[in-house]
Amino acid sequence: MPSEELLRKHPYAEDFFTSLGLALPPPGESVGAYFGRITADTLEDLGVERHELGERFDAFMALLASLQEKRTGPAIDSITIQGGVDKSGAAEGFALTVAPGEVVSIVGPTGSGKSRFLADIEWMAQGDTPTKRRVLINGAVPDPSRRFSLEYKLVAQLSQNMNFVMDLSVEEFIAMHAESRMVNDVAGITRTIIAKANELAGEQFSSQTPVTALSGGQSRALMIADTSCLSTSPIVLIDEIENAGIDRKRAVRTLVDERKIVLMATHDPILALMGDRRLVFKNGGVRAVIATTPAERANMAAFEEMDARLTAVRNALRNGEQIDHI
Ligand SMILES: Nc1ncnc2c1ncn2[C@@H]1O[C@H](COP(=O)(O)OP(=O)(O)OP(=O)(O)O)[C@@H](O)[C@H]1O
Repeated sequence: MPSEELLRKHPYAEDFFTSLGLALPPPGESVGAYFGRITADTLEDLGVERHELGERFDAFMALLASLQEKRTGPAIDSITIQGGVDKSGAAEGFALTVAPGEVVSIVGPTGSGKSRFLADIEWMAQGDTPTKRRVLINGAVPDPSRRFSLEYKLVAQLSQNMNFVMDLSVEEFIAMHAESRMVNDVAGITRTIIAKANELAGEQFSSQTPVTALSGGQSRALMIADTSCLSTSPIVLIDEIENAGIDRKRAVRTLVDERKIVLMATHDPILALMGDRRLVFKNGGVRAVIATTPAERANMAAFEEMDARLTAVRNALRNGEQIDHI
């Protein structure tokens, strides 16, 4: 049920009270108290019984809740991946449950099955992919209508390549998306997304930059900011954001702050250690599930320092400088 606070902000709320012949309840007053102090004379003028007001209000709140549910789907408390078989047919023998706000890293050599694992989740595999894995939502097999729903997706995927084919400015592109999501303050959310994307992108861009002119890093930054603010998908899959010209750590944090479930295939040690747990892949199967230890986390500072030094060298090379001292 939406709270009364949410209700007040809802564009239909005023229409509802107007339809009863009433103004919106004053801020801070509960709807029950508001209805309670309507005089018998007013009720007579309006032609309603006092109890009817409450009933109509309950029906209206239920309608809002069902509209909300249609748009976002029921809340997700967890996703569980049950192991299947590796490329040789050997059982993986693991089950992993991940909650909102958690990050799971996916590591392993090239060709070991990381992308396949993400694809299984995107597809909500039910033993019907080569890996025979199964994916549960809130501990149960997802409803087939959810699995294949186009209206809202359980899973948003951020991949290495972003290609825009439309001739729109960044602002028009994001505003179009916000409108399709029926958000109330399209201009406000558009500004927020562009600002967030610029925090993530190595190079700044403006709201008027055409999307087709964005660099790879800028478009990924825009997609991450857009996913964190506008996507209703509770699960975000990331296939390698290293070398993407964006602040990788901040990008992941942006998603965690929005309570997304983040599963991220990566070869980047800093990103891998950002995960609460990491899945180690070999020969198409999960070989180990390792919880990141406090000692590993403590090493992050050292890795970040190394990373910053390498980035400085990379930038110096790009700028045509000589690398004769380190
Ligand atoms: N358990 C499995 N059973 C059968 N085939 C599998 C299995 N796991 C992965 N594969 C297949 O193996 C190939 C390589 O896997 P994948 O592309 O997922 O590797 P990767 O770890 O993402 O590699 P890279 O790091 O190079 O992107 C793919 O064709 C994939 O479909």
